[in-house]
Amino acid sequence: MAPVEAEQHPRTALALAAHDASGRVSPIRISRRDTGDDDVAIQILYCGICHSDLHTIKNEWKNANYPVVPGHEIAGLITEVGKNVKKFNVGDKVGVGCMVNTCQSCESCEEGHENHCSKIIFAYNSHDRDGTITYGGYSDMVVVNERFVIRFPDGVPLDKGAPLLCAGITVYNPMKYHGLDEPGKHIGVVGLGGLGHVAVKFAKAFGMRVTVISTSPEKREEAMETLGADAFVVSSDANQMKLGCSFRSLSMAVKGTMHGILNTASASMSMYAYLALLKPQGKMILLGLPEKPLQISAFSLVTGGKTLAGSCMGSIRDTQEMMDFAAKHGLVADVELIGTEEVNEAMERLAKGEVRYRFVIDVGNTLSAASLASSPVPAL
Ligand SMILES: NC(=O)C1=CN([C@@H]2O[C@H](COP(=O)(O)OP(=O)(O)OC[C@H]3O[C@@H](n4cnc5c(N)ncnc54)[C@H](OP(=O)(O)O)[C@@H]3O)[C@@H](O)[C@H]2O)C=CC1
Ligand SMILES: O=C/C=C/c1ccc(O)c(O)c1
Repeated sequence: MAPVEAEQHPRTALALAAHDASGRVSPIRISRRDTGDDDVAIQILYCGICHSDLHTIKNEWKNANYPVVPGHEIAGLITEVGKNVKKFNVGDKVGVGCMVNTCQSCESCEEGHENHCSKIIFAYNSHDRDGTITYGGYSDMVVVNERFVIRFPDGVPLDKGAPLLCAGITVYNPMKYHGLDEPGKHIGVVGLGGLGHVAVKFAKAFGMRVTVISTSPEKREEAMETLGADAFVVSSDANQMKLGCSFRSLSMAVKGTMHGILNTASASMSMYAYLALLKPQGKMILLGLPEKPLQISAFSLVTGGKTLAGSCMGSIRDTQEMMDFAAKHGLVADVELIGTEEVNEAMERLAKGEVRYRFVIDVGNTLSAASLASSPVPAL
């Protein structure tokens, strides 16, 4: 697909783009479309770094359309509204998550589950309706159809709220649709990263019993004392887990006790030991999208009549509901705020699991012509 033509889209924006699979980004000047009748223009102030950004820029999913401008946890202020826009005004605090358009006419769209539309247009690395590739939130501004914009409720700060636009809805959605939002039920959270830590927070807000299953023993204290998890199981005895036939590394006390598990691991694993944590008829919901296939034995599911399901983001309606729920419960992400110049180091740390628990780029203060004045910024 041809890159954006300056003549077609004269408005330019500053951005960080990956040009190859090195996992690194660098400043670039991109084009953004003019604000259409149904669009809003947003000054981006913060953008979270999701592990999907890293999978994509490293081309782990084999679908990168370079240059890739990642970012789908976008928070900022409306600077312009198109003439048909009804929901928003200039100055509103808003967010944009993983999708920026869908067909709006298929069964999924009509049922309000547009996150399952086969013509979904993702916030970045996706073919837009005009044939260009979408660019995400590692940028100082974006233009989005108002239907795909979320209002930040009062009390939810833009920096700590930005990760809710992807991580938040991705964990809230399966809790809501799989009955894993009921007080007293026991839920497991595999992987204490960006998704996992907000999963613990939502589950506690729903009044559930929460066990974290983690490869990182050093996260135990914080998981239990700060995030409020009730139990913490270390799964880092990697040899045992890979063999897939031993529970010596897992606490026998939690075996067969969980109504559901949200699996947020970004890497492949043998599912055997994890599925054994479920009660009969329990549900394992896959959220992580590792590069390599998972290993699973039919016996793990058939015995006990267990369900293995997947869940992909959430609808716009559910995202707004999740944000309002977060506001009501004072629920925000734990973030490490970083500058534009720290993004490459952050990507390396994210790959090693060294973040507590979401990097958020301070776009508003660190991505400007002035801040990049020392080096020339190439244009696409
Ligand atoms: N389904 C959807 O709609 C969405 C999917 N995703 C996907 O979800 C995944 C998680 O994203 P995010 O939370 O941002 O990533 P993070 O890197 O923040 O967290 C992932 C966590 O997975 C755990 N982990 C890593 N390797 C392994 C392993 N080999 N075995 C078990 N656990 C492991 C680590 O937790 P610990 O140290 O506790 O073990 C790590 O912190 C990614 O694959 C991402 O692409 C993201 C957004 C939406
Ligand atoms: O971070 C969210 C990504 C979700 C996603 C789901 C499905 C798919 O094909 C993707 O490329 C991304």
